[in-house]
Amino acid sequence: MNIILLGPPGAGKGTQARILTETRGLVQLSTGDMLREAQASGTEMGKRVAEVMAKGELVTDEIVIGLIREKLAQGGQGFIFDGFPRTLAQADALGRLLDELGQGIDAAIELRVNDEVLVDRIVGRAEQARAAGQPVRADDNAESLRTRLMAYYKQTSPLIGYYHAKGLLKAVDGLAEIDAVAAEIAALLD
Ligand SMILES: Nc1ncnc2c1ncn2[C@@H]1O[C@H](COP(=O)(O)OP(=O)(O)O)[C@@H](O)[C@H]1O
Repeated sequence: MNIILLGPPGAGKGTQARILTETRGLVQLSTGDMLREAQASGTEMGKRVAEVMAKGELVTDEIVIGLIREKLAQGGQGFIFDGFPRTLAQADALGRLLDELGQGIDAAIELRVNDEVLVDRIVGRAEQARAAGQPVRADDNAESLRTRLMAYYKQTSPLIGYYHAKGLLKAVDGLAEIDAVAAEIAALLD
């Protein structure tokens, strides 16, 4: 089973993706995590994307599609795509890559939330990390957050119509408690 999680930054994609890895044995593919790893390991690509990410803009399709292609080439099946695709070009590329492997997408789950909650969640996440002496993401500040939200509405939200047209879209209430959201997703997938 291959599942896509859609929703703006702070909607809870990462949290629900982790739950799905535990409950269904799916492998989480988070392009955000892959890009942060590349940054931390100081690769050429990591250095190039650091600035773009800190601003809250999207990294080029070429780079993220390349990262996903590499992961899929390593084999296995049953993926949960978290933060990918984020543009129509990425969605088309994912469809083709899975097609080549004789696989498909089973569902695109949209986590529905409103912007005020997102800002509170992300600012809260940064404050918690700071208080615990943990590193704070360079893009968890008010200005980058505005850019991230804008990128979502402009570039990623068209994917809702894209997957709806394919009959794959399912929406859940992302404002509910974590366990309730997980239960709603589980019910949709069964
Ligand atoms: N599929 C993608 N396409 C382009 N850029 C991406 C993609 N995934 C992640 N990024 C980059 O990484 C940043 C962080 O993404 P992510 O960890 O998914 O966090 P969030 O969903 O909270 O914004 C994005 O703002 C963007 O710069």
